[in-house]
Amino acid sequence: MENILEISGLNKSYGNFSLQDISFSLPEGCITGFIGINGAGKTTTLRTILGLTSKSSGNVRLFGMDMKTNEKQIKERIGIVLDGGGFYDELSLSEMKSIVASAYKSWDETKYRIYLDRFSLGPKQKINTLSKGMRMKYALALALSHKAELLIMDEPTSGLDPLIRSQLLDILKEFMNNGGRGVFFSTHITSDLDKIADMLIMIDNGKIIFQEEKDILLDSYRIVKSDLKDLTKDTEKLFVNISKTAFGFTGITNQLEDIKKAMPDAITERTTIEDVMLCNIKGGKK
Ligand SMILES: Nc1ncnc2c1ncn2[C@@H]1O[C@H](COP(=O)(O)OP(=O)(O)OP(=O)(O)O)[C@@H](O)[C@H]1O
Repeated sequence: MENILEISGLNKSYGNFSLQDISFSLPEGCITGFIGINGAGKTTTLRTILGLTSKSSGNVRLFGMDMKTNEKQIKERIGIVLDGGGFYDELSLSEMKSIVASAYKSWDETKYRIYLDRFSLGPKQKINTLSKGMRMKYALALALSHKAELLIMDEPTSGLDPLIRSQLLDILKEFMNNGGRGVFFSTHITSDLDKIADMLIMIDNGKIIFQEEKDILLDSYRIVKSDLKDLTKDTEKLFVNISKTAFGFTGITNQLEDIKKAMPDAITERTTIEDVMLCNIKGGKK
C-alpha cells in the first residue's frame, strides 16, 4: 500500500501551544480518523499540512510529492472541507462555485450539479442563508467535484444531526469505492469513526499519541470490572486508567492477558474509540 500523505517532524508554535514533532502517514485506501479533544491541535495540524498556516519545521509529502515545491499539483488532487467552509457569505452558491471551480483544471460541473440536487441545495441560495448542515453539504459538494483523490475534512460532523451525519458517512464510503483514494477526517465525536474509520491517529496537547488500525486498537484495549480486592500495587500498573467506587472498580487496560491471569473473575468488555481516546489523554479520563 502506497502512502498518500506523509508528515515528518512538523513543528509549529502559537504562544503556549505547540505542535511537537508531528509525524504520521496515511496509506491509500483508508478512512483515517484524526482524534483528540478540543484544543488538542487537530485544526492546526490540518491547516499546517495544507499550507494555510506556516510551520516552523517539518516536511509534508502528498502523493509522493513535496508540498513546498508542488503545491498547485497537490491541491488539484485534494478535496478540502474546513470548519465554516471559508466561503464569501454574501455570494450565492453558484457564484461561490464559479470561484472554486476556476481553481481546478479537472472541475466536473455535472458531478457538482448531481451533488447539489442530492443535497437539495438551490444554486441561487445565498451562502449566509445556509444552515450548518447545508453549509457542510455544500462544502462537500465542492470538494467532491474535481476528482479529488484525498479528502481532508476538519470536524465535518460537528453540530450536525444524526441524519446528515449518516448521509455524510454513506458519501465517504461511496468515495472510497474507487481505489487509490483516502479520507483524513478530524473529529472529537468518535462515534462516527466507530462506524467507518480504518485507521486512527490520536493527538493530545500537540503530540501524536498513537497511529493504529482501528480493529487492532480496539482489540488491544478492554474495560475491566471487578472487586477492589483485585487491585494491588502491582495490578494497578496493568491499567491505563481506573475509577473506584465503594463496591468495586472499572478500569481500562491494554494488557488483557496479564489481567486475565491476575483477576480471572473480572468482567471484561470491549471499548469504544471514545474510551480509548479518553484514557490516553494526559492526566487520565476527563
Ligand atoms: N490563530 C491562532 N492563534 C493563536 N493560537 C491559536 C490559533 N489557532 C489555534 N490556536 C491554539 O492552538 C491550540 C490548538 O487549537 P486547534 O484549533 O488546533 O485544536 P483542535 O484540536 O482543532 O480543537 P477543536 O476540537 O476545539 O477544534 C489551542 O490552544 C488554540 O488556542
